Order: sequence, then structure tokens, then C-alpha cells
Amino acid sequence: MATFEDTIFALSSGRPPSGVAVVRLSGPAAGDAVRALLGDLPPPRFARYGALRDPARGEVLDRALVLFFPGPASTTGEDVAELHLHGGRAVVAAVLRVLGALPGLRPAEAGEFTRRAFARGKMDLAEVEGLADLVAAETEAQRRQALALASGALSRRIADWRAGLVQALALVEASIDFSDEGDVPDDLVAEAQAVIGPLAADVAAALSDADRGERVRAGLTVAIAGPPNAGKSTLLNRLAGREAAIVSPVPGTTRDVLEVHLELAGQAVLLLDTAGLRESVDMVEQEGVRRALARAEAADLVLWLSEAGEPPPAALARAIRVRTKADLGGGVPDGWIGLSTHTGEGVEALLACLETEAEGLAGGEPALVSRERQRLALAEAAGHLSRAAGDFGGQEELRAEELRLAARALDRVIGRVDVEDVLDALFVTFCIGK
Ligand SMILES: Nc1nc2c(ncn2[C@@H]2O[C@H](COP(=O)(O)OP(=O)(O)OP(=O)(O)O)[C@@H](O)[C@H]2O)c(=O)[nH]1
Ligand SMILES: [K+]
Ligand SMILES: [Mg+2]
Repeated sequence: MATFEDTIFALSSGRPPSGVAVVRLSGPAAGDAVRALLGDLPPPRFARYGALRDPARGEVLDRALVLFFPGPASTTGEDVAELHLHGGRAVVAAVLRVLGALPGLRPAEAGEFTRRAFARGKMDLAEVEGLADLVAAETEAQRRQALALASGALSRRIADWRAGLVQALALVEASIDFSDEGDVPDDLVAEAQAVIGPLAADVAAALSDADRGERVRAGLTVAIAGPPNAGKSTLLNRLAGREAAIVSPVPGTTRDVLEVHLELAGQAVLLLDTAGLRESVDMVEQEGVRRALARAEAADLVLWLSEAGEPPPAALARAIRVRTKADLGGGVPDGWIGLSTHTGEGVEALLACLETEAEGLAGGEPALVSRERQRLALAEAAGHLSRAAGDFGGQEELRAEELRLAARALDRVIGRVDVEDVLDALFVTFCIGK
């Protein structure tokens, strides 16, 4: 990682050609760079339209809208400039080449603007994670959840909880000091417990919502399972709107698990097609069946498809039951959806059922916690808090220690401590220019 003495620049908008291309600069030489290209510096936070020139040759590179945001009141906390160019490949290439030739300037690494914002305290780790999720968001639910996280929803709760912890710790420490003087300060401990109890409950409630948050972020996994030839692959193709899976009248056609991404009721869904479940002497098919069962058992939802209406195995008992090939006649058992992918009968009913289930699993207000890292740190805080609420038989030092450990775990959620290894892994997932 280079030092912050460098001024970094990058194309922050999408790949050219595009209508407009935004090149962003951050660092101490950002203002000098703008002066070199534009002739002077626009007033802070006001756009100026003008010719950008190659300072070495005087040639006009483009006419552009230029903005300057002096630090520390900027996104990175440093001097930041934005050049809004015409989004042609050659325009962008020429401006990036000229910027690279200026003293103190170099191309930014992936996520480096955000990394600087984090280092300068503009964002905490949870907000950075929210920003990464926001850039990656593909569904409405993901966008809402990521925006809440990026806007500090979790960070503010952590700050509230931490304030409560500090208050409880002060009471416990006061009780320790008093007891040195021979007094037994039971009411101080009771007061601390009155703070710790609701705090522990609050953290536990946020944790209990984490599964939902992680499901929204990662998407729901919906597995299609059932006996061979039930029409599983045909349904997958129908829902995906393309011929993703091979369909044939031969039972045992599908062997590997096939994955298709789609959006259902505003939720990201990973739809799985699996091998038909049956006893087989074919080793390859056996492996397919083993994988089918494993993925179906791990899925958030299972669609159990059967032409004959045979019930799912016990492990998949909670599945949505679908009697397929309804166009061939025969009744629909109670609690089953009758479906024909050939006539379209039952497709709407199946989608409605899926949407209701998806809403139950991942719908509602954005969850506070949506990443495993956040959940693990918060679970550690919850563990210390629930111990801190207990009885220490007068050894209040032990209660104080649990409170300190809880505070440290909360600090880890927002990246105030133990952050380095997390950061490297996180920023490689960012794009260049972010
Ligand atoms: N009549 C009728 N035939 C269907 C329907 N859906 C699928 N089929 C046919 O049933 C046969 C098997 O369909 P697939 O989609 O390959 O079934 P599968 O469950 O994926 O089969 P395996 O992968 O072998 O387990 C094909 O010939 C399909 O055309 C339906 O709604 N009605
Ligand atoms: K088949
Ligand atoms: Mg199949």
C-alpha cells in the first residue's frame, strides 16, 4: 500500500464508451492537477465548464465539467477533484495518460478511494461494507439493506450500545471502588444490571435478524428436487426464461447441480436444478443424487416436483409440493400445486407461493446485520453481555471484564480494532475508482 502522499486518480464511472465519464482524483496534488489541465481551480463545490489541455503541448483534450472538493470536507477527507468528460474511449485514455504524467499522481488501486475515506475516519468498516454491497446490489431488497448499512444504520446502533456499556461499566467500577472502602454498594450493581439486561436483549434481537439480512445480501437458495423425469429442468428453464438445462424424456438426464440467478418479489434468488432422486447403479448418477439431496437440504426453500404426487423424503418435508404434468390428467392432491409447464397451468400459483415464502424469509425492513463477519463479532458481544448480566458473587471485577470484552467486540463490528486482515480482503472486492 502506497502512502497517502500520492495523489490517486481513476475512471470512477463505467467502461467507456458512455455518455459521460467521471475521472476522480484524491490527494494533496489534486488541486495542482486541475490547475495544470483547466488553467485554474473552480471555487470549492461549484462546477466549472472549460477546456482541459495537455500541459506539455497545449492541445485541448476535451471540454469538461470540473469540480473541486477541498479536504477534509470531501468523500475521502483529502482534496478531491472530479472531471466529467465526454465518455469516449480515446477521451478517457488521453486524460488518464496526461494525469499519469503529472508529478505526484498515480493510478488508484481497487477500492483505494474508499480505503482513504476509512483511514481518515470518513467511514467505519460497517459503512464500507455497506458501500461494497450497494455497488453490488442487484435487487430492491439488496439496495435498501445496503443503503441503510452504508448510511450508518448499524454504526449508530453500535454507538448507542457502546454508550450503554460505558455507563454500565462506570457503575460497576464505582461499586468496586466503594467496596474497597468497606461499603457494600448493592444498588450500584443493580443499576448496572438494569442497563445491561435491556442492552443484551437488544443485541440478541439484532442477531436473530441476521439470517434474514444475510439471505437478502446473498440471495435465497431455492432448490428444485423430485423423482427423475418430474419436469424439474423444464420448470427451471421456464422460470429462467431460457434453455439453461437439458430437458429430455430420458430419466436421469440431469446429473450436476445447475444454478440460475433470478429476481423474485424483489429478492435475489439462486434457483437450483438437481438430479432426479432414485436408487441407481450408475456411479455418476449416484453422485448426482447425493449432491441433489445435499443442496436441497441446505436450501432456504425446496420445490418438490412429482408427476405421481409421491411425497418428499423426510429431510425435505417442508418443501412446496408440486404435482407436475397436470395436462396429462389425474387429480391434484390436497396441499399440492397442480402445474403444467406445457399449458402454463399453475405457473402463476407457483410464483405467488414462492413470492409469499420469499417475503417471509427475506422481506420486511432492512436487517441491521447482513454479513457473517458482523454477525460473528456481534455474537461475541452478545455472549459477553449475557454473562455480564449474571451473578458474580461479589466479584464485580469479573463483571467489569465481561463488559470490556463486549465493548471490544462491538468495536470490531465497526472496525475500530482488529481491522487489518479484514480490510485487505474487503478492498480487493471493490472496483477501481471506488
Ligand atoms: N406433458 C408434459 N410433459 C412435460 C411437462 N414438463 C416436462 N415434461 C416432459 O417431461 C420430460 C422430462 O422433463 P425434464 O424437465 O427433463 O424432467 P427432469 O425432472 O429434469 O428429469 P431428470 O433430470 O431426468 O430427473 C420431458 O420430455 C419434458 O418435455 C409438462 O408439464 N407436461
Ligand atoms: K429427464
Ligand atoms: Mg433434469
